[in-house]
Amino acid sequence: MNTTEIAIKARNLTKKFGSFAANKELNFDVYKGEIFGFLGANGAGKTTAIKILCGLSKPTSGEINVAGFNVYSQTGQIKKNIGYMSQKFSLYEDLTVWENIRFYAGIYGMPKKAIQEEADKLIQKLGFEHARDKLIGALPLGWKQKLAFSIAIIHKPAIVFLDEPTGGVDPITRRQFWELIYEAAHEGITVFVTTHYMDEAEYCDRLSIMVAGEIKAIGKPLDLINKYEAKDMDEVFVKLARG
Ligand SMILES: Nc1ncnc2c1ncn2[C@@H]1O[C@H](COP(=O)(O)OP(=O)(O)OP(=O)(O)O)[C@@H](O)[C@H]1O
Repeated sequence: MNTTEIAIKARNLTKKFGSFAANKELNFDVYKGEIFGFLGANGAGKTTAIKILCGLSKPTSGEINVAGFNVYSQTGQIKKNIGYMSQKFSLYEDLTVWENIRFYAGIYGMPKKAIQEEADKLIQKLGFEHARDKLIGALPLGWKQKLAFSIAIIHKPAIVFLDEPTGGVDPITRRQFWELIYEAAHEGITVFVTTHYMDEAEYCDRLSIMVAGEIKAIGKPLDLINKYEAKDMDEVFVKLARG
């Protein structure tokens, strides 16, 4: 992690739907190469904020920069410099492993030769040689999620957004998934991740915890545990959510 270089800067990020504010004056910085956990209960406003940070939705107000680009006026550049993956929106079940890689790498604008090279590396790294021509639908969920993550960073984006990437995946596969996340962060990719699993929250460099559209706490997992005199992140989360 490089704390002198800022990958995401949010100042007073506010998003309203009519008179309802789903995000209220959010303030945070995410550093280059950092694994930043974005926590909050269902409906806290995480997806609303992620959509803004990915350039898919405009904030109502606030100053927000992602990979050095402005979320109001430079959404095209933002989209070129990020990767995105979620449990809900993943790979095409009726395409093979290889076809999915080629499809997404094409969308990311990678040249044919680079797609071939990176696809081979990716398949080898995941140990998927035997599954290359298998339909995604035939693979176990954990494999799909590892593949989806690897594809989300195949174009070496500055930042990857992961919206509940490991939902429903068993603990061992989740751990393997996190090895991939660490590796990506080590290579300088900034990771912005939401999760409901508190063991995973503890793997993040820093976390923010949002309750009803507001960031209630932000810091390193251990610092938050100490500050809230809790035994683990689960307890911190519960204490904050109860107000
Ligand atoms: N387009 C919209 N119009 C009106 N209200 C919306 C819209 N999108 C989201 N909301 C509301 O904003 C609040 C935050 O929703 P959001 O999806 O950001 O929460 P979340 O933290 O991502 O929850 P989850 O973990 O369930 O995905 C919710 O009350 C939701 O109903």
